[in-house]
Amino acid sequence: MSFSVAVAGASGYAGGEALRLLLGHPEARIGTLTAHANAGSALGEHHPHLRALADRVLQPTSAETLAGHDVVVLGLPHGASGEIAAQLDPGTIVLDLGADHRLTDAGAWAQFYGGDHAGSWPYGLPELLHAGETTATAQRAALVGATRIAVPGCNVTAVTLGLQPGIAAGVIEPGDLVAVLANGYSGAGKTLKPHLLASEALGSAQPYAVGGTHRHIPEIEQNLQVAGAGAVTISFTPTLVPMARGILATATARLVPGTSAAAVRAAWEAAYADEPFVHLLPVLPGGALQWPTTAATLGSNTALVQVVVDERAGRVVTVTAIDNLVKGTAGGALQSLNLALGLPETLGLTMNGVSP
Ligand SMILES: NC(=O)C1=CN([C@@H]2O[C@H](COP(=O)(O)OP(=O)(O)OC[C@H]3O[C@@H](n4cnc5c(N)ncnc54)[C@H](OP(=O)(O)O)[C@@H]3O)[C@@H](O)[C@H]2O)C=CC1
Ligand SMILES: CC(=O)N[C@@H](CCC(=O)OP(=O)(O)O)C(=O)O
Repeated sequence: MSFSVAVAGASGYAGGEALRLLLGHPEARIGTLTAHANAGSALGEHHPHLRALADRVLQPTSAETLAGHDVVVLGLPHGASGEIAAQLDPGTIVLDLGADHRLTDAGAWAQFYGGDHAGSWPYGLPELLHAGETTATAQRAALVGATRIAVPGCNVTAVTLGLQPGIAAGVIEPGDLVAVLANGYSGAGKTLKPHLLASEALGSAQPYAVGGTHRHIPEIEQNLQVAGAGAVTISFTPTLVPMARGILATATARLVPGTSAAAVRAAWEAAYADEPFVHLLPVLPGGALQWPTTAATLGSNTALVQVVVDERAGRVVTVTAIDNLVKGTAGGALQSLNLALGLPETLGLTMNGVSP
């Protein structure tokens, strides 16, 4: 079942990665590509790695230029995607890579983003566990046939996948979660920002959005609330580290007293045993754990997860690695699109990365 697809924000990082993956999808026919200030220029100026589309000229972003496609991917700043989405044909499948349609709570939107809440769409994380599930089926069901999909934030994907098995199984306390992340620069997009100049960023690690202010906090809490029961509170701190892509999320939680380390591991094993793209790394011969690295995920739609009990501190420690532009954005979007279209979920996506 072939489909035509337009990409808005094609000159950006997220739009460019969506195009790279769509070029490898057997059913995708790539139609209109749009930009904002860069409309009128060739895609090859912005993404010289996308050889097959190098001569395509970027159109202005409007409901008119995006009309007439089966699928529209919006890789736009938040606010811009909500505005354009409201003007698109209800029958077109629209994937919003931005934040506008992720949150169900308008109050949380107002607090963390400000401005009008565009409303919430089916949430594009097929692996999201719902309370009572050991493997994710309800979220997949919500995506089948969907015509509007809110693609998760990249940090949110990493932290949710790391912690949700423990919440769903009731082996960690949802009210005392802590996450610290190492983030590659591409997560910040292509817009020039002084703190991302090579002279500021190379050879340095920088925290940002410290102290409960990051916009992904309510989205993580929303997901983990779906996965379990009771109020979820997370302390979340991202740090920029000198790499182009990748997120390494270390998240910890208080162990429910009396829970064994075996029960903890069993919860994560059960959640991810059948997942094509979320892999719990093994216990190596001799008993040591294999730990996720960002390098092992680059270019792939894979999330690598590991979990261990810190008996001394009474906490569970999880580490998750993803490529922010693939599983964290464009790959997750394509996975959800496959479900929406009734195609095999893994079509056009790879679990194999590029390393070194
Ligand atoms: N980078 C990442 O890892 C992730 C990004 N996302 C989300 O994807 C979206 C795009 O991010 P990213 O690609 O990183 O950002 P970029 O800054 O790299 O790209 C932004 C794109 O949007 C266009 N654009 C900018 N302003 C407007 C506007 N007012 N109206 C219409 N188009 C506009 C730009 O066009 P032009 O070049 O002409 O200015 C460009 O094509 C954001 O919502 C982001 O939060 C989500 C998860 C991860
Ligand atoms: C390194 C870096 O700055 N990363 C960004 C990623 C945000 C993002 O892309 O997410 P949204 O789609 O929700 O805007 C950040 O942490 O804010």
